[in-house]
Amino acid sequence: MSGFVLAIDQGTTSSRAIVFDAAMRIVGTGQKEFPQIFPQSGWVEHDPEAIWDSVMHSIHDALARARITAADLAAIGITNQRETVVVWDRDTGKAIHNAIVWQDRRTSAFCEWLKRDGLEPLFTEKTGLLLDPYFSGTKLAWLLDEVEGARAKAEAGKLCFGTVDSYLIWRLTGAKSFVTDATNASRTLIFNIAEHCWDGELLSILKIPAAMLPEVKDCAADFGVTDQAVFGAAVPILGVAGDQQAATIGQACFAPGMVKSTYGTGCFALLNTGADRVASKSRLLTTIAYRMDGKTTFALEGSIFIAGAAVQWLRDGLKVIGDAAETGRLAAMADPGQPVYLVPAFTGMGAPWWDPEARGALFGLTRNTGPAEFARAALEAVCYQTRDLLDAMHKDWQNGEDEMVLRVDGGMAASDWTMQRLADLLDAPVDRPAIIETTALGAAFLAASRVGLWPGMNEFAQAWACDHRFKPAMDADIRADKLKGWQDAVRRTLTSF
Ligand SMILES: Nc1ncnc2c1ncn2[C@@H]1O[C@H](COP(=O)(O)OP(=O)(O)O)[C@@H](O)[C@H]1O
Ligand SMILES: O=P(O)(O)OC[C@H](O)CO
Repeated sequence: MSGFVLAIDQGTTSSRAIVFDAAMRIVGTGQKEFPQIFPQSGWVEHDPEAIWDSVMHSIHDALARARITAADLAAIGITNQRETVVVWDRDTGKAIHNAIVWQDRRTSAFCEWLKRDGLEPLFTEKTGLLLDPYFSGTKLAWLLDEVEGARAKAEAGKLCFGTVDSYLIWRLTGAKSFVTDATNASRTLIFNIAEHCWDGELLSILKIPAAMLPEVKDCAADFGVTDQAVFGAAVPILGVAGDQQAATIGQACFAPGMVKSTYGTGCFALLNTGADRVASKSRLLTTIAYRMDGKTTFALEGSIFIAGAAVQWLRDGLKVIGDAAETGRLAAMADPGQPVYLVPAFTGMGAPWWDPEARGALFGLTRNTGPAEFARAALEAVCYQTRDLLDAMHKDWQNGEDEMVLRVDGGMAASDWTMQRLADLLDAPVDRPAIIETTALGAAFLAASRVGLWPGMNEFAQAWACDHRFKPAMDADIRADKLKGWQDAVRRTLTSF
């Protein structure tokens, strides 16, 4: 058997492809950004063709750098930005509209209307989610309402709905496989995570025809085989998970109580709760961490919409930095006597606040405030928000006396300053792994272990290696002061203040 596995990581701002060898080493990578489309304030779209092109481009580069061809691949794993909605024509394969991205807020009023009808508890009980425009269901309903003829075609079984994984698999397999995995399904607002099926009652509330939904599989399963004409070889797709769940797997957070946080465009913390479907009292999400061999492992999730995106705003919006890594150097030089807070609610506030109408705010500016204080405020905002999530997790789920250790990854985890400040503000250790590409690693693990190229979960977990442990070193009084200042800033930013 050929000894390579390909992970496709289709993210919000770029697509990546990574080739791993049989020893779990990265031997080739490719990455391609694609345009973000902002048709109106609060709307975010992607062109599905641009997503597809960026994926194929990345795969081509990764294979070339690994000096192999598609025929050398034993299996493919796919991981993807979650919740983003694509609807395409079953006969032509053409999308009927741009993809509506997870960040898009266009269904905010519809969600409010559903809430006013008292429907949130029903959605939460069945899906573990909340009525927020973040999730796929209301975006799909919007497309069926707004694209001419869409609902009739969907009812006639002529349209397919998918998250990005389904769309890519459909195209990679030459329209032979219409599937998704349990983790992606669990983000749609129409999938019943207790009964493990699309939920008829929720579908009828949102007027979504069941005929347009993909089959839901375990994360390690047979998702189809790539089409020779499209891909250059027939390779089985054997692993699929939403990107945050794939990072949970890549971080080997397999035991209940283990928690990871990924710092990319946004930040997503997942706490493994094992077979327990914990209902949050703190407005966290109950979601599927992974499903293997017919058994679901659940997680509590805290989702923050803006993390690295605040650094991008400093670079591209304010233009006070030239590149992301400068923020750490600047933050280290910031005046400790000037407490400046940035609440980065650029697209509303996620967990645990869920305020889609809130907008970003800066507090504590003086004549002496400069780029260094802005940089520190942007990086600290990510740490404070993580603290809010972990505090909420502690309220929802007790893990005996065990000390909590946070495993981190994503682009921002490269910043030593941020990770040290995170440990300081959490008052808990923060572990950064040796392989920082944990999302792709998780997808590769699902596919490679299924094809027998890599070991199973236990050995994989033992192979997880720490690159650096950041230990808390901040004085307790200073921490308490800073946290108080943050809570005050958040209160003043929320629309209910
Ligand atoms: N050294 C750094 N310090 C702070 N932020 C960083 C650093 N390196 C990257 N970032 C931020 O991390 C994000 C990129 O992370 P990545 O995991 O690639 O995101 P995504 O998958 O969401 O596109 C960007 O928003 C960037 O601003
Ligand atoms: O593409 P990322 O890494 O920003 O992740 C996006 C999340 O999956 C949204 O829920």
